[in-house]
Amino acid sequence: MDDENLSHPGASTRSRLPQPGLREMTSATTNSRSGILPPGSIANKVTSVSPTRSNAPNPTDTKRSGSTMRQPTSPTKAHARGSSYASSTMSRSNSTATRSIKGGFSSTVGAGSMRPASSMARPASSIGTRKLNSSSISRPATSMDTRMDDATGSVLGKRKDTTSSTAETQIPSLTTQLASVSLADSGVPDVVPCPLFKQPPHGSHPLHPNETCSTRKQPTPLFLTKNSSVQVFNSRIDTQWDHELREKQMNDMFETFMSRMNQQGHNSAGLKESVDFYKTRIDELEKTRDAITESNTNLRVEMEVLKTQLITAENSLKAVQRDQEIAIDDLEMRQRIEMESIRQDSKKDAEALSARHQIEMQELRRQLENEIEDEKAARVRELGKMTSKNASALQESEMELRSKLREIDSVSSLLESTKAELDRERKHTNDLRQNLDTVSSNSVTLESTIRALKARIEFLEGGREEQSEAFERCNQDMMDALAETDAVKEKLRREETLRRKLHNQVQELKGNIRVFCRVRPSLNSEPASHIAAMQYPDETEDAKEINIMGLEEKSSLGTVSRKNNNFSFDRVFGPRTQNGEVFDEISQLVQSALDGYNVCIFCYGQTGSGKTHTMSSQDGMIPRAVHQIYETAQGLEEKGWRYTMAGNFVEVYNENLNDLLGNPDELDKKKHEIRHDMQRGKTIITDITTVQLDSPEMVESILKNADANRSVAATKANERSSRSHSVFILKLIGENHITGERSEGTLNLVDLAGSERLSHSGATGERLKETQNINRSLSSLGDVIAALGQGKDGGHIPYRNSKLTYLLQFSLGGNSKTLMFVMVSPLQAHMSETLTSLKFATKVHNTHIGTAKRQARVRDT
Ligand SMILES: Nc1ncnc2c1ncn2[C@@H]1O[C@H](COP(=O)(O)OP(=O)(O)OP(=O)(O)O)[C@@H](O)[C@H]1O
Repeated sequence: MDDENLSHPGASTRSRLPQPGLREMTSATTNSRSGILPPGSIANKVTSVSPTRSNAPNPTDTKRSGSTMRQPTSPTKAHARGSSYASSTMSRSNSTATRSIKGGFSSTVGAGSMRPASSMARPASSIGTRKLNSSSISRPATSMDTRMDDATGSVLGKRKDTTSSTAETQIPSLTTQLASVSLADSGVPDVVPCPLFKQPPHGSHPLHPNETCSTRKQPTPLFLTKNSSVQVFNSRIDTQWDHELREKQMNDMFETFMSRMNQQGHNSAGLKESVDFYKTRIDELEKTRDAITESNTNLRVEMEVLKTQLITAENSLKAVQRDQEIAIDDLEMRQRIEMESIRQDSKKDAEALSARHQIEMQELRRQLENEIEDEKAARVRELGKMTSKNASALQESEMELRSKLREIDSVSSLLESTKAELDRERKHTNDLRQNLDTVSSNSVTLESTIRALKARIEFLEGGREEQSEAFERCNQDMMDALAETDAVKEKLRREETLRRKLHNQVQELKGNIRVFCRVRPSLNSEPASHIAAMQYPDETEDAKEINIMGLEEKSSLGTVSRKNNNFSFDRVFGPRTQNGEVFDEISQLVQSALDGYNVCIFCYGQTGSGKTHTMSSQDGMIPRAVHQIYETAQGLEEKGWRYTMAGNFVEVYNENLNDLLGNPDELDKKKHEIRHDMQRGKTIITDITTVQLDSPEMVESILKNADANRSVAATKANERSSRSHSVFILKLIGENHITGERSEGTLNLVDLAGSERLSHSGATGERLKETQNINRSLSSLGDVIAALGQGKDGGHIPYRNSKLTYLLQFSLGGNSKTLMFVMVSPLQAHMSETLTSLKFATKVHNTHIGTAKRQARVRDT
């Protein structure tokens, strides 16, 4: 063999290929896929073998190949072993080949014996090359994938079919392939020693005598084919005939051929083993298929059983359902019957009950009717009695009313007579004064007379008797004059007491709560167009009415009209009224305070309506009252009265009491408490500055101080005077050293905070607090007055609802005289607030407060 053949890639490829084939087979044992693969791939490879690959390996090559491959160690390497059998079974093949030779050359080289030998060689190469072609491997994998994807019985069946069909088709295909392989493919060398071919074929060079077949390279290989080899042989016989040489050559050739045949035999044995192996695999696969078929059948049977069970279960379920439906129907039927019977029973019961109820009702109705009749009769009797009683009570009331009217008439007449008497008394007093003057002048005269008499005594020392008589007469005259003076003084005191009594009677008749209305004039800064129309219908007479004219309104008919708001009070002061005139009206109340009454005068009205001007301006009520008190007190001194006056000026701000005469820095900080002495009817404020008013000028300084304090506070909280109530408290204590009488009166002059309707909306913080407190205290004042107006003895008066009413507890109500000034701004813009104020004042005006009591007592001596 030449080196070229030894190094032929085909040989080495073949020797290597069983390894992948082994792997394939290994996987085939675990994966039935491999049972299908090899035959198909072999078939493919056999058909795809190129004629150029016909340089089959020589025996040496085959041996080499076999030596490299004979390591089959396990049944899983059966494929590799199959190809290695070519060498391992060499001796057996030889015997087979020998047997074939004995059958004659023609039979040996004939189609029947030659074909298997060459065919046997093919699978070895086919197996070797098959592994190079990856596509041949992938096909079974695809078919296996298909099998693996479908694990159902049908797929299994399909697989089985495929397997069996593949196995069936592969074997004949292999046989066919083996049969169709040419001798050239079986590995017959290209160079053939040609003792028989002394004569070259037609067109070739004749063989040189020294030239051997082995040394001569034929331009084209001579193939001993079925059709051509005998012709060539015959032709060569004709041209060259040398028996010995030919025999030798023939023997050589025969030996060569035999070795080739042996080789082919080996290959054939390998192939047979492969076939056996595949058959075994097919058997295994068939067994597997049978097992699968069996399991499939079992599964089908199971499925059938399950289906049957399912159908049975469904049937039983249906039966149960049917039974249940029947049971439900029965139950419903029974329930309906029961319901019907219950309904019937209950209907009967209800009928019986209603019948019983009706009887009971009738009985009850009868009873009730009887009772009602009895009650009615009793009530009628009672009503008769009540009517008669009422008639008598009415009669009595009428009589009482008449007597009261008579009393009033008599009081009026008494008042008139008292007034007349007062006038007479005044006149008498004047007379007495004149008498007193006369007596005084008489006494002066008497004194001069005494002096004259003394001189005369001196002169008449000689005539003593005469002188002493004259002296006695003079003395008697003097004593008479003094007695007369005492009598006149006593009468004067009695008259003063009577005057007080009459004065307070007059005040009481005027009412213990009076309301004055005052309209302030328009200011220079206020144009006339801004001034509301107001009328004073009885200005020249009683001056008690005020008519607030509304804005002009045009009706749909075109008539212009104005809404009139008429109000009537104890006195109405128009804008032209001066403080002096106003004070004249209240001076009587100041006198009452001196006489021992609690008097409260307060100004109520919106901001800018003139409260402060009326109350505490320089000629306001406070200074005038104090002046009047001084004058009166001085006048009363000669009647035995000595008065002490103490003043406090406080402010109620945010329900806190502030001392307006104290330290301004302590405003809103220092706490003052109000305490009431219920027995003595006195109010005490703790830690308050009390100023003894020794002179009228003191009042002015007090007012200045208070104003200064308030203005200091006003820098902290805006418009302080409008947002707080100020109360000037004047305590008047009078003692009559002659009669021993003592009186304690209080005059409260109150300037209230602005009464304008204060809305909580929009107000926040301090402003909201102020607003709430002002609203609360003003409504409390109204509540107290309303409660006082109800006049129930011992009825609850809500003084404690605000600091202001609590402070004025003893100056509002039964033991006091109250005067309210309702202040009116003339501005049209303030009209709404003006009307609200006037309505409030009307309520107060309609309130009747009980008789005031004088706090006077006779001093214990
Ligand atoms: N009768 C009057 N004659 C002349 N001027 C008056 C009269 N009444 C009030 N005024 C003037 O009107 C203005 C507002 O009056 P005043 O300050 O007394 O109102 P007020 O209601 O007390 O206000 P506030 O409550 O804010 O203190 C003042 O300038 C005052 O001088």
